[in-house]
Amino acid sequence: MLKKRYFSANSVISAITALIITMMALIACLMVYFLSVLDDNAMKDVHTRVSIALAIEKEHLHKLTIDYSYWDDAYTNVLAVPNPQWIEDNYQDYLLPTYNLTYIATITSDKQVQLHAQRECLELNPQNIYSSAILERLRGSEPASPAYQAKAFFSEADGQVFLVGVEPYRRENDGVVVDGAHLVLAQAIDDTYLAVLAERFRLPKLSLVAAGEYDDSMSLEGFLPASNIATIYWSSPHIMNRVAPYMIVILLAFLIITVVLARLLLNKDFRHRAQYQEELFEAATTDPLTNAANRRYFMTLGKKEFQLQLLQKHSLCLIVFDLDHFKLINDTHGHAVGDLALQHFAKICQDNIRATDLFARLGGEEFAAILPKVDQDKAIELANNIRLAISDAPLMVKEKSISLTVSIGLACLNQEKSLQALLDHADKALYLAKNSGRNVVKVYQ
Ligand SMILES: Nc1nc2c(ncn2[C@@H]2O[C@H](COP(=O)(O)OP(=O)(O)OP(=O)(O)O)[C@@H](O)[C@H]2O)c(=O)[nH]1
Repeated sequence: MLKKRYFSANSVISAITALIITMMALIACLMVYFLSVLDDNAMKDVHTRVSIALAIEKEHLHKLTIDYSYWDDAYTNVLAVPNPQWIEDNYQDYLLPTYNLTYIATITSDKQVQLHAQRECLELNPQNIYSSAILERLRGSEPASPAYQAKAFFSEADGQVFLVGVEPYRRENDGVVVDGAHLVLAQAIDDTYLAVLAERFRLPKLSLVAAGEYDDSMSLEGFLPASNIATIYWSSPHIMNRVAPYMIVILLAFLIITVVLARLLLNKDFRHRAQYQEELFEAATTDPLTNAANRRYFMTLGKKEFQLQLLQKHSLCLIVFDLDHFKLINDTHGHAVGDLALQHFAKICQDNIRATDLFARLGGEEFAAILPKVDQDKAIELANNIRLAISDAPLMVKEKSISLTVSIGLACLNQEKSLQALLDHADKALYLAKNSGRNVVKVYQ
């Protein structure tokens, strides 16, 4: 009938588990955020490097075009009296391969295109070259015009994209524009060119795609602003894509290990606490010698039981036991044997009462039992059974038989208003039992 208070750790463990999961989710969100920032920066970085690379290429071609437009020989051998051998030697065999150009042309002052040199695999014709972009460049050939200041630009010819430099022929000594004819140097933007560009500027693999909007890309604008000719596309090294699977696996593993470890440690800790608490509870409520409830616990729990049965108008009886001439046992056989006699007596009592009864040692050789829902007749029967069981089972110590008897006082709930009152009545009955020769059961009337 001893009631134990159970210590539940489940709610604490669940709260800690939820906390760990929340922390992990927070860490995952932060990592995703930082990786996306890194990816974003990497994308911007590649974009900047591609635009710098193209700006340098434009600058370079522009300068090259200016350098060769100052060539007086060119004016003489290209415009004044075309000299095929000079053109082949200087343009086809020297300028084109040396600067890895795709074609070299002249646009005369009357807007005629003379194609001087082109890469072997190409089959451009002059009309292809005369793109609107180049025409626009020529229109802006007034030195004051902003278009005149334009560096090399992108143009399209025969379905191909070119970076072209267009500059008027000038006299070498004073830089005066001669005749209005223009030198055109062009570089095809093809896979080979893009591979060399990527290698030189340490860029990711570049490819030319139709003009459009992509994440990792840059539009190639023609001479006219807002005229997209094509788009250079690349694939940025997305750290997130590479790291995310590992990150998920590591976080999950960490989460599982942390939760399992936390649960194990907490469970162990709570088991110890519960065990300790149980030991404390046992110590506070139990008589260590006989293992019966102690007086304090008997009174605490007994009061509740008394009130409950009183409220429900159930019967309840209280028995008080007192071993007869116990002092004599101590004096004759020693205190240790007296202890054994107390244990022996408690065991017989506990074997005879129900699990729902409350049995306790009130002190010394005095014991008591509360019997809920038991009427007087049943209680007298039980008391006599115990009395007889004691007298019939002497204590055996070292083959010596020590006879024990017990006097019993009994009181059943009648007019009593408290447990103490019922206990007092049972004590009075016990007093009667002692006075009437012991080893009897007396009932308080
Ligand atoms: N061995 C042992 N003796 C105890 C313990 N507690 C009390 N006693 C002894 O129990 C004896 C009780 O003696 P009394 O109160 O005179 O009662 P009695 O000798 O049983 O006499 P009646 O009750 O009148 O039959 C005392 O000698 C106490 O020292 C205990 O835990 N162990």
